Amino acid sequence: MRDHAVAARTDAVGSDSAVAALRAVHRVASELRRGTPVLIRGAGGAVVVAAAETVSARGLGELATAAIGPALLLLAPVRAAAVLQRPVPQALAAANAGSPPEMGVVALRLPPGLLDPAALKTLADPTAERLLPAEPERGAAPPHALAAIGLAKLARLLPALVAAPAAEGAATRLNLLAVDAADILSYPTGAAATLTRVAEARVPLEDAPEARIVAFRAADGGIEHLAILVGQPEAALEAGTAPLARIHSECFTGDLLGSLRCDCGPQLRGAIKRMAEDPSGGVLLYLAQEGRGIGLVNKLRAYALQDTGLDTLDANRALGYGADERNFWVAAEMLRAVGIDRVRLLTNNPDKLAGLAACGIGVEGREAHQFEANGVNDAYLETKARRFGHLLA
Ligand SMILES: Nc1nc2c(ncn2[C@@H]2O[C@H](COP(=O)(O)OP(=O)(O)OP(=O)(O)O)[C@@H](O)[C@H]2O)c(=O)[nH]1
Ligand SMILES: [Zn+2]
Repeated sequence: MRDHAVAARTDAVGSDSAVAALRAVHRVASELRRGTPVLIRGAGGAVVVAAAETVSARGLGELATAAIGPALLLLAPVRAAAVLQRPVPQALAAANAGSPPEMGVVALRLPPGLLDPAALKTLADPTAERLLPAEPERGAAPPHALAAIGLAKLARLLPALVAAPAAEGAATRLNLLAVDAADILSYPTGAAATLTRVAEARVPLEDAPEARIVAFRAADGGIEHLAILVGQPEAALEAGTAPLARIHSECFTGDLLGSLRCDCGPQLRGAIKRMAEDPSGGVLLYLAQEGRGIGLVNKLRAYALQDTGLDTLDANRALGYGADERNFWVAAEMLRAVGIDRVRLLTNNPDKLAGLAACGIGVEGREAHQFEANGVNDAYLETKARRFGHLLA
């Protein structure tokens, strides 16, 4: 009986191998955060990598022991151009066909003097006080370079890694964790597919007395996402009206502290209020995708760069990230799980409309979700309209 329950549960969250793949990726991401090297394997061989931001002298020693070739520094093209102090021709950046240029990777040869934790941090971080005077040469990208950059992003670290070719056996010999490159690349959709409801409760809110919070967890062991149901959106849908929906990415500074740098606080409270006033109610998805998916620490770095004159989009790129690193699978899966497959979306962002529709949710309308500039976020809002194509009311 007990075995049967366990089997049913495994079925519900995905096959054993899919869950094992998610856990493997989550584990190696944690290793990178701790400064420990990991092995990425797949067609073309194996590569041992460590995050430039966190790697310790001990980690570099382990990497050197596992390596069977010279160490390279992997950087996103925009960061590589800054380090080299000249543009990086697109042909040298190994990106997937059709992907935007900031999604590629450039490999730089590392002279022995730069194989040191402090030097690597400086090379990785555009907010560091100075660039190193030495100008590294470019090398050929090792196998799985894009997957390595993707892994650093999943770990919410600067996408900059030391990498060296390695024998697969090195992982066992040196007690390093290993992961398949393909599992890193399929992680975002794989994790979304395993989301399950883990807790729910009625939580009356100041602006919405009739509200419920449903928590969702993926099988990787990562942070939970929340759905806030206001009123009875499921009943409205059954009666034929698509309820309001808002995809809100977590913003610690704006949502909790009332930061004036963005418009997230007013958008969060405003969406809940709007849903409470609507006869069909609504659902707000509160997603653990801080900083458009780059994480809080990198968002603070992006803010520091914005204080030197970059806008919100170029600051992300200077860090080696894309302008917006989010995907909409999580949102679509959560909506389906609460029984809502058609919505009227509160947003100004055309990518959210297209992204949600591409994930199979019927987007039956858009309602503008704009709030007055506050004197601090004016340039931020202007950039969203000009460079992200935000729709105005
Ligand atoms: N990287 C980065 N993230 C930011 C910055 N300012 C705000 N954010 C994040 O942006 C996310 C909020 O974006 P959304 O509210 O979804 O806004 P949007 O994509 O403009 O779309 P709509 O508000 O729906 O029109 C939150 O995760 C914030 O933490 C910034 O300057 N840099
Ligand atoms: Zn914000």
